[in-house]
Amino acid sequence: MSEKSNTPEIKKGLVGVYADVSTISKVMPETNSLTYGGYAVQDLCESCSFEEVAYLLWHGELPTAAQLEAFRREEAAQRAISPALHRVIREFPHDGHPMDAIRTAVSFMGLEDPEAGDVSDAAQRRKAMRLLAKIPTCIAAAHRASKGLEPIEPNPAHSFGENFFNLVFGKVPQPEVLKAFDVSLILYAEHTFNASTYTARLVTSTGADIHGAITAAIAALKGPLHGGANEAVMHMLKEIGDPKIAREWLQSRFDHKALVMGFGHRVYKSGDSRVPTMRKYAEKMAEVVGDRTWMEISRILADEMLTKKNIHPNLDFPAGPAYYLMGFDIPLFTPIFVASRITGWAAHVFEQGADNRLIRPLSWYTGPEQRPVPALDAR
Ligand SMILES: CC(=O)SCCNC(=O)CCNC(=O)[C@H](O)C(C)(C)COP(=O)(O)OP(=O)(O)OC[C@H]1O[C@@H](n2cnc3c(N)ncnc32)[C@H](O)[C@@H]1OP(=O)(O)O
Ligand SMILES: O=C([O-])CC(=O)C(=O)O
Repeated sequence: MSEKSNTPEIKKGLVGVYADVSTISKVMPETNSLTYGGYAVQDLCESCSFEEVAYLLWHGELPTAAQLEAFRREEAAQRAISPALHRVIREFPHDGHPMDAIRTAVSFMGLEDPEAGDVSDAAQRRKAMRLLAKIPTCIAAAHRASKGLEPIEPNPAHSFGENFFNLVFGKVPQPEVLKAFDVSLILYAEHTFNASTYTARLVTSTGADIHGAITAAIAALKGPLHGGANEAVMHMLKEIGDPKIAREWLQSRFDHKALVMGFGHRVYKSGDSRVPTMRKYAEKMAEVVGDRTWMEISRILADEMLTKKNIHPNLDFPAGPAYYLMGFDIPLFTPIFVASRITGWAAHVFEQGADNRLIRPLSWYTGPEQRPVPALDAR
């Protein structure tokens, strides 16, 4: 309490508040590092597939070869979506944002789920696997429908990454592109109590099921201050268009005190642990495509932001151009984040469910004092 006003200390934006314990991942801003289950994320990127990391997040340990094989088989077997959901997706407004489409599709899958209403840990885990498997099918079907194209059937022989490309484009790219995509999925998979993950935990804390938690998490991720920034970054790079005018463009943002998308972070203040790895793979994509424009503009913006504002890029900054160079349309960037972050969100749903207490903070009232209700004709 402050003595003067009696007002308790308000932690606006919950800045610096530890809301619970967690064993899933650890962000260490003092060393710009991040671990999942104790493993450095950059090591996981170099040594593991996205499926291995998904298993780690859900089980706390990396899988053995047999466990990985079983996990892969289970995910691959559940990729198909119902004819009813295909019909619903075809009816979506074609100019809607794919994040709204995937949010609605996940909500619809909650209605259809064979274990709807069962929030036991075992049921939540089976539902999470169904979501992991089906989300790419929904994203790609909605995307293709918006372009007047028929959906592509998932191929169970494909890895998670191969499947995503095949569902969107009808083909699987060269190994360098697949590796860069897999790395992006690993980097996006989990990040402690960020806004969307905390949303999922909050919904779970009421006893609601995982489809509700993930629907709400997708809504939170869409915002431009959170996951939506990867799309905003690419719009910004395209608006600049030419490295020669990048400095001048940035100065005009400073003059207008405007946000520069893909920069800043609530927890990391001296560099996002994931940026060097994602940048390395974005550079590889620029080499593969033979176009360094976006990486060159990015380099100038990052240098200027650091020199003039002491603000570092976050993961969305290199991920945006990486996805663009892989050939994805910009509105698919945040849905790709969903296809990855479902793993982290689900891990937090399991953890919250295992030791639950309803999340319900307090608000300090600053509105009018109590007063009588005037009659309608007296207002
Ligand atoms: C995967 C992810 O979700 S990563 C985040 C993706 N989001 C973005 O890239 C959007 C742009 N960034 C931002 O809006 C912010 O940096 C956030 C939302 C990520 C973090 O916000 P906060 O922790 O509240 O940072 P805060 O607002 O306190 O920033 C400190 C100062 O840096 C400035 N700042 C922070 N980020 C930026 C930015 N991207 N561009 C310009 N100035 C910025 C703020 O204006 C503030 O300045 P002030 O002290 O003069 O008011
Ligand atoms: O941690 C955050 O606040 C945002 C973020 O980087 C993420 O969710 O990956």
